[in-house]
Amino acid sequence: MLTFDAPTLLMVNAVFNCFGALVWLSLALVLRIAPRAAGAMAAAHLLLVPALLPIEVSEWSGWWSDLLKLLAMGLLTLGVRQLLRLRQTRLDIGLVGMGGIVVLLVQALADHALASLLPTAVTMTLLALLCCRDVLIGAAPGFRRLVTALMAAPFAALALVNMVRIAAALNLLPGGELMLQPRQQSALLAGLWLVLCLAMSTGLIAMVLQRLIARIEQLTRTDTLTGALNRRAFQEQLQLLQARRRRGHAYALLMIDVDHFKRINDQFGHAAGDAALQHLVAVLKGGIRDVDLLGRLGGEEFCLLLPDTRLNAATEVAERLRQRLHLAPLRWRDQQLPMTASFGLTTGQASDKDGSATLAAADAALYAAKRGGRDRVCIAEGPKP
Ligand SMILES: Nc1nc2c(ncn2[C@@H]2O[C@H](COP(=O)(O)OP(=O)(O)OP(=O)(O)O)[C@@H](O)[C@H]2O)c(=O)[nH]1
Repeated sequence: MLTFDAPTLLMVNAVFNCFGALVWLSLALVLRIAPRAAGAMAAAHLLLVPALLPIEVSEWSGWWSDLLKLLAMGLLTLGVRQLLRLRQTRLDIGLVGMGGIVVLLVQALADHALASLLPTAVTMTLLALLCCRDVLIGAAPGFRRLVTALMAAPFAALALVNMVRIAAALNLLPGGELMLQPRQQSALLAGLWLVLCLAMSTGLIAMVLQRLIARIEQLTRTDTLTGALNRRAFQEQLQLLQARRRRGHAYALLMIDVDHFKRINDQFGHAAGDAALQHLVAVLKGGIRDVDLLGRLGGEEFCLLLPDTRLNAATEVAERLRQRLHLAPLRWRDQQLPMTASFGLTTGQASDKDGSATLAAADAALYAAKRGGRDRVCIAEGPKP
C-alpha cells in the first residue's frame, strides 16, 4: 500500500530536484538555452537535495539545511529574473538573500531557540514575492493573463506558507504549531513543499518553452539579413489589413526597390550589397511608426504597409522616406556610397479579395517610377485620396 509519510514525500522531492537539475543543466550546457538562467536553476535544484534527504532530524533540521534552502531560493529568484530578461537590478535579490543568510548565521552562532525559522521564513517570503512580481510583469506577451497568473501562483503560495509560519512562530496563529514542525516529521509540510516545487518548476519550464516558441516563430517570420518581415509573414499581414479594409479601415501599400542595386554588388562585392540592404531597412525603419509593417519580398524589393493611412498621408510618408535615403549614403569601409530607391504607392481597395490586386497596383507604380528615372515616388493609377 502507498504511504505518503514525510520521509517518502521528501525523498520523492529529492529525486525530482535531481531530475530538475539535470534538465536545467542540459538546457544550459547542451541546448544552450538561456544558459545563465538555466545554470542558476540547476544549482538551486541541487542545493535543495541535501535538505530533503532523510538524515537524522537533529542533525539536519537546523540552520544549515535552512542556509541551503535560502541559497537555493536566492538562485531561483535570480534565475527567474534572467529567464524573463528583466532589465532590473539584482541588488534587491542580493540584499534580501544575504540579509537573511547573515541573520540566520548570527542566530545560529548564538544558539537561539527557533534559530533559523524566522530569518528563513522572512527571507523566503520576500524572495518568493519578488519572483511572483517578476513573473507577473515579465511573462511574455504571448501568455494569456490566466496562464501568467497560474505561473505566478506557486510563488505567491510559497510566500503565503512562509507568512503563516512566521505568524505561527510569533504565536499569532492559534494551532499554528502544525506549520512549525520539522519537514521530516510533517507529512503536511513535506507534501506542501513537494507540490510547490513541482508547480514552480512546471511554470518555469513553460516559460522556457514559450521563449523557444517565440524565437522559432520570429525566425520563421523574419528575413535573416535585414530583420524585416519575410514574404510569407508580409502576405499574412497584407491579408489581415485587406480584411479590415472591407470593414472600412483604410491602408496604404508602398513598394520599394533599390536603384541600380546590381552595381553595388558588382563594384563593391556581395557583402557591400548586403550592407546596403541592411542600411535601407535601418533608414526606412527610422522613418515609420511602430504599427507600420516592413517586409522583404525578395532581392532588393521591399514593401511597406501603412495601416489606417489614406493616400495623402501615405504620399508624404513615401516622399519623406525617399528623401531620407537620398540624404543618407551607405558607409562602406572608408567610402560613402550614394543610395536611392524608387517607390510605388497605392491604397487598399475594398474590391480586392486578398490584397493581390493592391500588390500588383503598387508594383505597376514602382515600375513607372523606375521608367520615370528612379529615385521618385509614383502613385498607382486609380486610387484617389
Ligand atoms: N548582396 C545581395 N544581393 C542580392 C540579394 N538579393 C538579390 N541580390 C541582387 O540584386 C540584384 C538585383 O538587380 P536588378 O534586378 O537588375 O536591379 P537593379 O540593379 O537594382 O536595377 P533597377 O532595379 O532597375 O534599378 C541582382 O544582382 C541580385 O543578385 C541579397 O540578399 N544580397
